[in-house]
Amino acid sequence: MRGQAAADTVAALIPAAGAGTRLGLGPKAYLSVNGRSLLRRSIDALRPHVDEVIVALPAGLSPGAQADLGDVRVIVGGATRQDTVYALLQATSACHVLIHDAARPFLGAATIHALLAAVRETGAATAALPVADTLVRATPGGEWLQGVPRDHLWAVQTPQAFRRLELLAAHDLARADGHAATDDAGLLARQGHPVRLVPGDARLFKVTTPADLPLAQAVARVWDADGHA
Ligand SMILES: Nc1ccn([C@@H]2O[C@H](COP(=O)(O)OP(=O)(O)OP(=O)(O)O)[C@@H](O)[C@H]2O)c(=O)n1
Ligand SMILES: C[C@](O)(CO)[C@H](O)COP(=O)(O)O
Repeated sequence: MRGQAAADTVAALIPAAGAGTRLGLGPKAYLSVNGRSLLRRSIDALRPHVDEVIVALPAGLSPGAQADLGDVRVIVGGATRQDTVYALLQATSACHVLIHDAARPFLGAATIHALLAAVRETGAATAALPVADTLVRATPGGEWLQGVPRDHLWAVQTPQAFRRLELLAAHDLARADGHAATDDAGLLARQGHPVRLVPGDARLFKVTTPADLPLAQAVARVWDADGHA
């Protein structure tokens, strides 16, 4: 939908169409922690703050799995995360979009509020955390090559918030150039667009490898007991 953006509306776009290769348990959106799936947790966190939620799932998922999502629109994702987000952007006419990985299930309301305020000021914002560990560039074999100063380095999370038409234009340009990016903020930054870094949360980690699953189970118990969405 490239037409005029509906005034000040916000769509939450959730890429959930990955294969879960590094976790090794198949597509991970429907994996449950403390009785609720990663995807459901992301939807529940975003739903109260936006006008619509659209989820992209892997092709071939059963209609039953889609029906479980209730009032959420479902589309089929693409071969890469970038392709999936591009498809999600075509599926809404909202003025602003909040893009959030289904694989980051612990998303607090304060982070959403901060991102929505920032995007109205700057047009692009992402949750991110200052890097706390020592950093090193290594050889392909895992030998220490050179330390990397960590001053001013942040680890980028999601959600990321944008004016939809500006992000769509950045995606179009990346596709025309054959440019692949690991996130959406990078596509706008590459064009010189300012991107505001909004302090995220350590609990917003991405469930990526097997070690992340017991961590997510433990966080989920405390998260739910604290009454978060
Ligand atoms: N073609 C793709 C690839 C990824 N994603 C989504 O992008 C988010 C971040 O991706 P990642 O953690 O890499 O998930 P997977 O791609 O599933 O994992 P892997 O790379 O290990 O296969 C996830 O919510 C994932 O579902 C997507 O919607 N479409
Ligand atoms: C978008 C993202 O979560 C920001 O950190 C990250 O780049 C996704 O990377 P992945 O390799 O697709 O998991």
